[in-house]
Amino acid sequence: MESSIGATEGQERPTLAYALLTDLYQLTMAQGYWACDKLDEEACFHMFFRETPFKGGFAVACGTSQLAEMIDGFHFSEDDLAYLGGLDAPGGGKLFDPAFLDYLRDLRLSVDVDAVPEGTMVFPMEPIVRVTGPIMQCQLLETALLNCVNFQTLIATKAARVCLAAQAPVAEFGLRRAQGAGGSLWASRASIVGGCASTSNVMAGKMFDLPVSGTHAHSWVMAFDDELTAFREYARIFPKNCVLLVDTYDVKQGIENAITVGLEMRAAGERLSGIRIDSGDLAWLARYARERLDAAGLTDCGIVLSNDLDEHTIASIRAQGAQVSSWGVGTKLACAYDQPSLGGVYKLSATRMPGDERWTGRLKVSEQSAKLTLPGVLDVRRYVWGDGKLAGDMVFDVNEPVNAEGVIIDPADILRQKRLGELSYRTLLAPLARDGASVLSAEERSATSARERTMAGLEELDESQKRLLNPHSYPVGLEEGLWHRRARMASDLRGCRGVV
Ligand SMILES: Nc1ncnc2c1ncn2[C@@H]1O[C@H](COP(=O)(O)OP(=O)(O)OP(=O)(O)O)[C@@H](O)[C@H]1O
Ligand SMILES: O=P(O)(O)OC[C@H]1O[C@H](OP(=O)(O)OP(=O)(O)O)[C@H](O)[C@@H]1O
Ligand SMILES: O=C(O)c1cccnc1
Repeated sequence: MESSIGATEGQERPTLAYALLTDLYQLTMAQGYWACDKLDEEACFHMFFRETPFKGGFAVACGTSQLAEMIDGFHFSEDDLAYLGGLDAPGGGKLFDPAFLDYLRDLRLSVDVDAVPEGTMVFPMEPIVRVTGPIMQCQLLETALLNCVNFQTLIATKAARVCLAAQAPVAEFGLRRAQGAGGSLWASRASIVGGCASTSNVMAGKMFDLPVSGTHAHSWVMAFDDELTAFREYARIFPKNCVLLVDTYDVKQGIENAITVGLEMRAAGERLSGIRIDSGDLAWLARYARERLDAAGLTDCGIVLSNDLDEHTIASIRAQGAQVSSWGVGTKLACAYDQPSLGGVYKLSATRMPGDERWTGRLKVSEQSAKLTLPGVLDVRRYVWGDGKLAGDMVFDVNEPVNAEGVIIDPADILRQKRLGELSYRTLLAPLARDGASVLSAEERSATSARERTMAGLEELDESQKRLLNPHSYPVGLEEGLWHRRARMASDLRGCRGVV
């Protein structure tokens, strides 16, 4: 089935050709590599970010399931090639050489991709995705890879923050305000990965096998002559799924009407699941509603709150003593309202000539040491204390020895060091694609399985790393030898003395 928005999980395989989901310069560079005989030169790129989003202490990796689909769906269709063939060069003539377009027609990816599984806690300056293979192919994947991993990691992280604050099920309600159809679908999926219990987005539910849920809108109440009739009708039609929205006209009266219907449902052997409050002072109204519901004997009727919520308003409302059974969170989650983008980058870090065994580390040096890239073919060791909490992460070169004491050094500050050698560790990057084809199982692509990893990952963090305000930063360092190799390379490239 041809899809214009995204691809599906499960049996339906993607047929969307993702090759043109790229910046033009990737394709012109590709023609350059083809023209100067670099097709057999290999490269290693890493994707990483430099700062955790939302001034938080962690991020939740997400987006690699879509990346796997992009890799499997990567090819240039005849239509794509005709489009590229028609592009004019600004100075005259055609932009692309027809012989290069013929080459693209038969191009099949042969890259290897390794990535942290979705739902893994990730931190600044550590590789989340590693791509190795012919340099031109690595380059052709850059833009689409960043597009899906940056966006979905951002939303999954926001969802995790909202869910940590809520400490009760959160339904994602963002579709109507999300960034277009495609953005909404992946935002809904990422929200589930980050910890949401359900989404209101039905297409995302079908495509990604996500739990869906919903209540009703104010228009339902307004469509009847009075609120009580509207509530009774809703309860009659959906006795097993009845949450009544009580703030269309007057919240206090709405609560009384809901109580009337709740008692009628009870008499008929049914249960009013909850009421939803969507305006006003949500903490005060939730406390008031709880008292009234309890006084009427409807102690099993829950309270759902919604209206422009995020992790901060939720934390505040809970601190004011509201007992909330679930939350509906839309705009500020699906649009990552306070930080609309994660600044993840994809940097060349090693190259290898045809026939060579060894990789040569590559480094980009800019004016600030904080912007130095990471040379080598890298992975991450995650060290764990005896009590199961995380101790710190070591970024290391897989082709170099790791110092026996497990010393890590902050990438930007040689004075910040840790010794982790005594502790047990696990390695984070796992195969995502081999020889240009995804190797992820259905379970590894599942959003709900990723949500379990998110829950387990959050358990491993210290409370101080999860707090909303000024969280403690999690230690990530370069393996000692890697730190010094990088410093020497930077000095050599800039002709400086000493270390950076
Ligand atoms: N007790 C509370 N503590 C902190 N924030 C709250 C509390 N009650 C509501 N809020 C938040 O305050 C904001 C109130 O916004 P606003 O004034 O637009 O709501 P409203 O009065 O219900 O109007 P509207 O009907 O337009 O939504 C929302 O973001 C809401 O989540
Ligand atoms: O507030 P959000 O977190 O985005 O959650 C989704 C909102 O969408 C609906 O109302 P909508 O905003 O469409 O209209 P209303 O505010 O007039 O009810 C719903 O009642 C929520 O308030
Ligand atoms: O089901 C709901 O209550 C809902 C869905 C989308 C947006 N606002 C509310």
